[in-house]
Parts: sequence; C-alpha cells; structure tokens
Amino acid sequence: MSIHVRKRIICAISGGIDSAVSALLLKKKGYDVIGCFMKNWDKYDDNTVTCTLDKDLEDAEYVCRKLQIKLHVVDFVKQYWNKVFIPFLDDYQNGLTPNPDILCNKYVKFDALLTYCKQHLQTELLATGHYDINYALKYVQFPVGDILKSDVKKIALENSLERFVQKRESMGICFIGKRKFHVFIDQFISELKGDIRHIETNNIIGEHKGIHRHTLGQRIPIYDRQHAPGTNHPALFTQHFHTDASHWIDEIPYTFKTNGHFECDFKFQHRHKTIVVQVSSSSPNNTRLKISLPIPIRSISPGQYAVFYNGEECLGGARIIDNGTSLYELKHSPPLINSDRLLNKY
Ligand SMILES: Nc1ncnc2c1ncn2[C@@H]1O[C@H](COP(=O)(O)OP(=O)(O)OP(=O)(O)O)[C@@H](O)[C@H]1O
Repeated sequence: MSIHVRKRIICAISGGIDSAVSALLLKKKGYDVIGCFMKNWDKYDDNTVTCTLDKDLEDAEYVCRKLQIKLHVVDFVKQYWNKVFIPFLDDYQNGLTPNPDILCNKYVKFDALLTYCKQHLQTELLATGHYDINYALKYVQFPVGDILKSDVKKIALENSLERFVQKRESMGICFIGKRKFHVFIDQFISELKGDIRHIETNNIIGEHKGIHRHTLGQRIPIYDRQHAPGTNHPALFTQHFHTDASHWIDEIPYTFKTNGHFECDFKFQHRHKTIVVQVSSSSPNNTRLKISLPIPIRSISPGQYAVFYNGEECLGGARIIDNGTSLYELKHSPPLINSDRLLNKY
C-alpha cells in the first residue's frame, strides 16, 4: 500500500482576491496549503486608525474557512517598522519618493515570512498572489502570475469567493489608509517650512511645510496658480536618468557585460507602457546604470524603481537615484543640475 504525502506550501493570504484565488488553485493542484496572514502594522500605535487590518484579517479567515485550510497569523510589525517604514521616512526626508512595497517584498514577504515557514511550518515553499513580480525565487510560487485579472475574478465567482470580487482593491500604501498623506506623515516628520520658488523667475510663489509632504510632479497649493508653471512644465521631463546598484534576476545580461551597454524593455510604474531603452554603465563595475529614454518622460522620481524586461521576462531592476538633466535645464545652459556630478560623487 502506498501512502501519498501531499507537499506542504504556505500561501500568504492578505484578505484580497489574488491570494484567495492563489490558495484555491494550489489546493486544487493537490498541495497541503496553509494560509499565513502577516500583521505588519500596529494600529494601536496609530491614533488615527483607518488601516484596514481588522477587515483584511477577517477576510483572510473567511477564505481559509471556505477552503478548509489552517490560517497562521504572524506578527512582523517590528521587521516592517525597521526594514520598510524607517527607510520610507528617511527617503521622504531626503526628498525621494520611496516604494515601500519593494522593501516589503524583499525584507518581509520573501525574507521574514520565508524564514518563518522554514522554522515553524516545516516547509520552504511559499506562494503569493503577485502578478508582476521582479524576483525569481527558487521556493516561491505565483499561482495567478500568468492569469489575467478578469480570469482571476471568474475563478473566484465560480468557487463561491464572490465576496472578493466585490471587495475594493487596496490602493496606495496600506498603512496610510484613507487619510490624507500629509495628515499621516506629519505624525512622524516635523514641519520644516521653506519657500516655493518659480522655476523660471526664481520668485517666491508660496510656502511649503517640508519637502517630505511632496513628490515630484505633484500639484501644490500656491497663491498665484495662474502664473505658476504647469504640471507639464519641461522641468519635469527628462530623457536620461541614473540608478543605484542594479539587481539582475539571473545574471548580468551578456551584451551588457561585454559591451557596457544594451537595449531592453523598460517599465516605470505600473500605469506606464513598456518602452525600449538604452542601458549603459555609469560605474566601473557595471553596477550603477545610466538609462537613456527614446522620448522624454515626466516625473522620473528618485527613490522609485526602474524595472527591465526582455519582452515578458523580467531581467532585473534598479533604484533611481538621479533624474538627470531636465528638458528645461538642457535649454538653459549652464544646467541647474549637472547629472555628470554623479560620476564624481560615486
Ligand atoms: N498582510 C498580508 N498577509 C499575508 N500576505 C500578504 C499580506 N499583504 C500582501 N500579502 C501577499 O502579497 C501579495 C501581493 O500583495 P499586494 O497587496 O501587493 O497585491 P494584491 O494584488 O492586492 O493582492 P491581494 O488581492 O491578494 O490582496 C498578496 O497576494 C499576498 O499573497
């Protein structure tokens, strides 16, 4: 008599549709699925609670009940605070636009959670509901990774998970919730007033309460909106930018390694279409990159990530550290900022 032992896999269940359907598909494939809900934010530290933690946990419990799988609730509040939230605040204070999701993937989901699975749940197999993921991790599966969102919804409907089709997608940064960004950030970073100056005349046109309250390209309240530069001003557009050390999923692309430059598909933020860019080295060991765009792009923001593809295949990514010389600066020599300073700086 042979005994069939089902392979155990942990599915990170967020209370949203993608992880619910991921767990369902894994169960259908015959895995021994265990759900894991991560508590990454302590709502009791937070006076203006609008975080959806309770509702998400309730939904995670609901999925696991429906699928008849166990649910573990893991507390990663400390890890999230130290590895994601503190760098997030630092970035804002330094005028960058951070991407906490990338740090959360790197340090919490694909590090702390993976370690927890090995140490406490007797498996090193993990699954998440990500679609567009820039990692090729040996022990991680993405069951809905190559399924269209419309099909994920269909699968949910066919399997009595309609509650998740109706649930609003989480937008933006989860711990901020529905409150205004400045109301949230003011709890952590003190006000630091400064002048808002017109880029062309250098005249003072307003006052800000700290650069951490703003991101590149965002509208700001000023006294004289009529004479202010618009959100499509050439100072917001750039055709070249620089990144910090790159991370390649397999290895450095061959042509890049041999020639010091190569062409690939590039994506900046989800809402942008993929375009072909020229990637060249801006440091001796090919780690830092210079990206040349075929057309100027608006609001390439330092702190955000550039992701490189070969068609559908993700090659790697790098954090943007300098948005280069703007179209406006190019027209007005000498440039206000010389992006070549990076070569000397690093
Ligand atoms: N609090 C959490 N606990 C456990 N897993 C989580 C949590 N938050 C996110 N995840 C995992 O990371 C994946 C991606 O999360 P993210 O919020 O970026 O995307 P999503 O498309 O909204 O996913 P979902 O529809 O499953 O919420 C989720 O599908 C889930 O597997």
